Amino acid sequence: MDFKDIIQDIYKNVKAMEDCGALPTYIPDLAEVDPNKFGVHITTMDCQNYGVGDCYQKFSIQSIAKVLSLILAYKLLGAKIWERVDVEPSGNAFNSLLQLEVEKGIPRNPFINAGALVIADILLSELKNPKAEFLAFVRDISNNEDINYSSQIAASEKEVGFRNIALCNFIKSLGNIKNNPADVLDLYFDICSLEMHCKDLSELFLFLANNGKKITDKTPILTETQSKRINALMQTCGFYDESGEFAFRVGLPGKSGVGGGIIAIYPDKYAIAVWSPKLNKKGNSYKGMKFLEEFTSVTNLSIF
Ligand SMILES: NC(=O)CC[C@H](N)C(=O)O
Repeated sequence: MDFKDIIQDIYKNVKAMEDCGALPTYIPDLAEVDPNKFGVHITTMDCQNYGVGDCYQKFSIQSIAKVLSLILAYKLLGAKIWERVDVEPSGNAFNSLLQLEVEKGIPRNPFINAGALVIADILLSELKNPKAEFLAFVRDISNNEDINYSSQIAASEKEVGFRNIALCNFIKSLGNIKNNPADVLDLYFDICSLEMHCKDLSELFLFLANNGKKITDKTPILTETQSKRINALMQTCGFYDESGEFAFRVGLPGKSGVGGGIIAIYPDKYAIAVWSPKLNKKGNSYKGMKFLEEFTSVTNLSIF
């Protein structure tokens, strides 16, 4: 299927729609982003690489990076990782503290903030220089040296990250954070501050459509089983308490971030990235979800 015309048409329609979302205000620098930015980029297994709009402008990928930190921790610890973090949808907001007390500090899944903090703690324990090694890992997956953290965004979030500070200390008190909470939070904020554009994202994530192997030289990043499990988690937990809605409307494994980005994967076929900064009430890109809903409906390419 040639995606170019389809993407152009849907892009035009969705761009013209009213945007019922709002910029996130709890991270001061994200509230300064131009709300009208809108980009889409697809990379396919049959080598199509096509984008429209602001698809070459970098943005803060925020929680999309939680997939990458999980993958690195999974490579380092293997299945033991599931002793520290569960694999169930939370049905609660991404930054909720609610379930932790009853569930004794084991976060519901690695994509809510509580889970991603435990993953950051694992990276801190397992790596000598976690910040540099995580970045090198991300660059290596996509053969792209032009991926960096934003120290400005990380500092902006750190200044007001009271909920994450509370979460991290609470999990520490329950015994599931092994390192100093301040160090875990520093690494977590850096991970969330990664910047990429839609083309970077769709190229990087294509390995999850390829059973966990790099497209270029077929090096395994993950085993086939591990890759299947990451896609399953993206499907069931990638959009927090809107994961059911995303499966219902779009029907692909995916992950969102409060920077307004979404990555979605169709195994064996493609990875597609969308960026539109205004978010719906659940913290997912309003137009990003609209675009992907149209895209999988028009192409009839969803996994269901
Ligand atoms: N959903 C998100 O993208 C949240 C990530 C953000 N850094 C936070 O911790 O709140």
